[in-house]
Amino acid sequence: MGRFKVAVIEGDGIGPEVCRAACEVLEKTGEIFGHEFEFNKALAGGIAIDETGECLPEATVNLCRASDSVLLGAVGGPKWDDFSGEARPETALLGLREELGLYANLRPATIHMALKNACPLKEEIIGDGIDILIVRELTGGIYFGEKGWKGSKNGMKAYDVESYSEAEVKRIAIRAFDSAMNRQKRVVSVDKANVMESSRLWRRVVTEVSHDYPEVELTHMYVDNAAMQLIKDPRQFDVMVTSNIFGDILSDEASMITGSIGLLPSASLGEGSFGMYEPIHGSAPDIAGQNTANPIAAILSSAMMLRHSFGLIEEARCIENAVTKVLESGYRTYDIKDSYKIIKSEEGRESVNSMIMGCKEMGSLITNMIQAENKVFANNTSF
Ligand SMILES: NC(=O)C1=CN([C@@H]2O[C@H](COP(=O)(O)OP(=O)(O)OC[C@H]3O[C@@H](n4cnc5c(N)ncnc54)[C@H](O)[C@@H]3O)[C@@H](O)[C@H]2O)C=CC1
Ligand SMILES: CC(C)CC(=O)C(=O)O
Ligand SMILES: [Mg+2]
Repeated sequence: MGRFKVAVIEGDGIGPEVCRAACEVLEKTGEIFGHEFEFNKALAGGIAIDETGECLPEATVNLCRASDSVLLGAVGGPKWDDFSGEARPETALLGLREELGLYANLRPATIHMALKNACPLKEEIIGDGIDILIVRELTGGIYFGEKGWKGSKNGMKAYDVESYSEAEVKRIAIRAFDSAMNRQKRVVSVDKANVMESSRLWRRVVTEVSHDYPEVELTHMYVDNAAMQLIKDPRQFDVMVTSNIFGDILSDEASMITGSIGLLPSASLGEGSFGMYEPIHGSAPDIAGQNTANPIAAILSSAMMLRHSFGLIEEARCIENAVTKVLESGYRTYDIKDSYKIIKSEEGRESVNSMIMGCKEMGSLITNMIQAENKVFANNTSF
């Protein structure tokens, strides 16, 4: 029996919808396994600008610090697109990651075999599935480098500086090699060392760290090639470790191999057990408020929270198994609807629509599956 304080930052767009589904799932899991989750909401992003005038109020950072973990939906949207860099909703997210020391972002891209048809790649490329862990550096690089605008003889010039220190690269490389030790023991370090000095330092430090992990095979790959190889042969990858911007881009690409960006969770971690858990997608303004978002990325992020922050492995698996079971049963959200084979009756009627769920309904299905699976477990153990 554990008591855990979870700060919930729903944010903007579909953030509130997917967070609600994840909280429902966490609550049910807690009820079954005897844990209590205390959810406390905080503002960040566009909604915080609207309500407080600041994208990241101090009260939000304080609440996160006083919590055991954070669940974050997404921030940003067209309403705030004309704001200056410092004032934008996205700055809140970068600020939270930095303030909370969350330098390691784990983004697992695993294909659910029930969704094979949602993958745009040929069946023979997917084979018996892909299982990639992208380890993205999260508090350094170009997103945090010097930036600005200045006059030049060719008009205004804007710049963003990519820089990495040895210490920053070392700690993320250690995280990647540690992860690989529990997986297939293969690390691909992705950089642009043929062009960028920061990547040359990156490559040197990752190579040095690899000497402490003789069982792990290390290869280096340029990011342009990595983007291509992900499509050509995603099964070659086990752990990919890379910089903030490259990891951001490659993980969106990897998500589509699994069928949709609405499926990929992430854990943002620092040194201790504290973490912030966020789907990799954004606020999806094009579908916000329509109850059509896929909540699975947020729900699987809550499973990562149980595993990484609270050490609740069985509970995390329970959520992951429920997601798999619901997908195997044929239920889909709109983004993955094409992955369900349309069944035609003899009269030619198609029955696929009945299986397409809204965000809320998908969350409830997964919650109910957790309940149902637990009953089966309880019945089995009583024999
Ligand atoms: N972690 C965060 O808070 C992030 C915030 N953003 C912000 O979000 C806003 C929109 O950015 P976009 O580039 O459009 O990226 P996005 O990830 O929000 O959306 C890209 C596409 O994927 C779809 N999509 C995303 N999540 C989905 C889900 N759960 N279910 C079904 N479909 C989903 C959207 O409908 C859209 O067509 C921007 O303001 C951006 O800065 C973007 C990425 C991450
Ligand atoms: C504000 C952005 C860096 C958010 C994003 O795209 C991400 O973390 O994936
Ligand atoms: Mg991104």
